[in-house]
Amino acid sequence: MDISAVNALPYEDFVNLFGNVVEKCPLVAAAVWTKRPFVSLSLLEAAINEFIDALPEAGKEGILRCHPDLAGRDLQSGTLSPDSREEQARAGMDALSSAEASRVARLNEEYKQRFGFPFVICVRLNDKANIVRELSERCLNTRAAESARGIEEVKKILRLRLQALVLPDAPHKL
Ligand SMILES: NC(=O)N[C@H]1NC(=O)NC1=O
Repeated sequence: MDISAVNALPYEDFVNLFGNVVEKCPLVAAAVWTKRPFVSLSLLEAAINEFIDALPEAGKEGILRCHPDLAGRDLQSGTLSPDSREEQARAGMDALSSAEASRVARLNEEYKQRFGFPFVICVRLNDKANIVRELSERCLNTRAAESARGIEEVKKILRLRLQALVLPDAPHKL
């Protein structure tokens, strides 16, 4: 799909296509549709990032709260978004040993208790060992640092999801 085809999409189709590049936040795609035409995919990505950056802190934390826990209840009950399911499976988060699963569940809870939003990391760019180490280390950060870090990870996730939608045959890189 080239950028002129993206620019020609009516907003309903645009939101259907890009509504989950930011997990469970179709509002973001609906908002940036008015910024068309985009000269390139990178400028569509930049418009999304700009929209996120302009949100107040509560809005940024709201975006983080729309993310499912890694290896959490949604994965077990099969209610993850297709994007998230594929990403979590690729990193092996759907095949943890019972010891790993209970460690991750404990750390996810500790993280949420401390910060009031879930741990978010771009799982496509990390392996399982990395994810668990980051989860345990990032529990020690401040809330402000973690909110900023979570949003950086959201931007990596959305970049890879955009590339997969618009350039499905190209190698995806950050
Ligand atoms: N909690 C969290 O990081 N979730 C995610 N990360 C990712 O790459 N896809 C997700 O759904």
